Amino acid sequence: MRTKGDHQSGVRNLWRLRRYLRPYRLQFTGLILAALAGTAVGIAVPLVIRRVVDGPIAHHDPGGLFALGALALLLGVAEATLTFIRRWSQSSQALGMEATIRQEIYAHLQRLPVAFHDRWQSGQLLARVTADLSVIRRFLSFGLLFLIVNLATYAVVVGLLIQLHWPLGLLVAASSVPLVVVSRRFTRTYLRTSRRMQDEQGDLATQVEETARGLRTVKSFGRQSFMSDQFGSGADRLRDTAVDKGRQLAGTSAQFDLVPNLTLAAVLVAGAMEVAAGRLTIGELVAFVTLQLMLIWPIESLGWIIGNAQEAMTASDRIYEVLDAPPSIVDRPGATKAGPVKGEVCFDNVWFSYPGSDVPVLRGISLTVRPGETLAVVGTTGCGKTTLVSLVPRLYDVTSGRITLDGRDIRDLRMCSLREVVGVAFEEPTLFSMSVRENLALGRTDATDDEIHEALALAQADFVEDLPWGLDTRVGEQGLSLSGGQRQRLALARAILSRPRVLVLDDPLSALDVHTEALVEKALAGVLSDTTALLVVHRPSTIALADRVALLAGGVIVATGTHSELLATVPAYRAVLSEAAAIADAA
Ligand SMILES: Nc1ncnc2c1ncn2[C@@H]1O[C@H](COP(=O)(O)OP(=O)(O)OP(=O)(O)O)[C@@H](O)[C@H]1O
Repeated sequence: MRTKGDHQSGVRNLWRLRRYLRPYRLQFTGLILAALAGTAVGIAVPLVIRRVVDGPIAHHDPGGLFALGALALLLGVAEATLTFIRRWSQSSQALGMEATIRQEIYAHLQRLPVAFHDRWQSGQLLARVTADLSVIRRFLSFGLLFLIVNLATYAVVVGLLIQLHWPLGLLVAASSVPLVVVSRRFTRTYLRTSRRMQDEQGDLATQVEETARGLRTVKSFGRQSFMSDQFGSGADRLRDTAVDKGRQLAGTSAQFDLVPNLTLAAVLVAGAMEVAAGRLTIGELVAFVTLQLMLIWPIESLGWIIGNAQEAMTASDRIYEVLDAPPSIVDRPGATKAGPVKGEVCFDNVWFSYPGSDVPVLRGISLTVRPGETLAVVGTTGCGKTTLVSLVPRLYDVTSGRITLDGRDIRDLRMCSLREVVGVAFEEPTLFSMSVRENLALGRTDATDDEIHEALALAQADFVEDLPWGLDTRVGEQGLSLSGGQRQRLALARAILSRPRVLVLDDPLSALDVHTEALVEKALAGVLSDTTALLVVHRPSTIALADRVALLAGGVIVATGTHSELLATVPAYRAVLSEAAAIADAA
């Protein structure tokens, strides 16, 4: 059930959007003034008609008709001009605001920690920066304007009607009571339906996005019809909600249509009786009815405007759910640049649980990686290796304890500085729909072509030279036009290119064949000789790169030493390696 709180939060969040309107306040004020002036001119026309009927027509005075006719013509031209000005400038500020909010959400999404993106479906985010923003734009460019203009028109016209003939005027004013009752009932259900529809749109966008990304898996398992059925039921749900929403609007609009028409009929009957009794002139009745007709559109459009406002409220709720999410991993006050770094990385009694979970994934890790040393992290699957190395570039922050770089807590370093020092390459590399060069430049924007070629050579990624446009070849979305091994090598080149003092490599060679892996390892050995490196290792062959190995089990470091020491003295290490070797052989 929709609660009063939902409505209040919708109103509050919609009101918070006013700051985006501020840069356009002059245009917006001009727009409202043009709209109000256009309406005022429209209202003046029936008053001229009254003069025409009660003056020149009643007194058979064609001379008087000419002046009033010219005035009516002038009013017509003025109204048309003002309507043109309003329509011409109506959308520009709303579009400007939409673009500003969209950019702010995008920038905020980038500031938000990885943990936020772990929890949120990408389709829900996509729907917020597209569909929800469009709803808000529609409200700001049309709904809000017409709400102001229609309410002003209603107040002025009812005031004039009361002035023309107060009993009939009060009758028209009284018709607002059922309108208020209808709108209250409408808003009670529409807000909830509108929110449901926006959420379902987000769910559907997520499904499309996930299917597009996982199409190979879907096809290879022959599960197209299963996925289509799932999508179909989501689409049906959305359709049902949209139909429900449309029907609520239709029912309410019909009631909004009925009220002014019934009032008009009552006014015509009562007005004719008043004219017959001599308490109202024909001209006054014609002016009264013509003015009253001017209320029909503002009242009829009320359903649409209220609906639009409700949608804008739920859309702004959804947008502020993202904008209000705190970027929890940010520079601490007083954080400084890393400066020249030797590269000693120390885990000091580090505990870590994923946000929203009480179960610690890492439990009291204490470990020092000396400058220039390469440490391999080995352990069974799910023991926390990726989590451990993700803490070094602060993709997540430790729950307790600390990680230091040359003795300084990494949280005391500026994020940008830390990420210049720490280079990363993950097992599942992310490439963007950009050229190879642009993808590599994410590692270092000012890299020269020579440096890029050197990094490519080190990562054994010379295949780039054979791509149709070399470095300028655009790789498809997520790098899907490349093989898994090619993507991994590009990601490795990107990490090397930034010449980091600390390199974090999470099983970056897993998709390479044995021959290429050996070549990359040979080249990497040179890079690693003077770089501190944390290497998550699954394949025993990669351990050759490491000076020392840490064995992780259940989130605890159970042994550290050289490969041969552990092999000789730690049975659990032998077990992990033989299991890994068996998996590698099977692959
Ligand atoms: N984003 C996340 N949110 C919540 N829990 C997570 C998240 N990522 C990993 N975990 C959990 O943390 C534990 C450690 O995961 P992690 O990926 O660090 O293991 P791993 O040793 O690298 O595994 P693998 O060898 O299979 O890559 C697992 O139990 C996993 O379910």
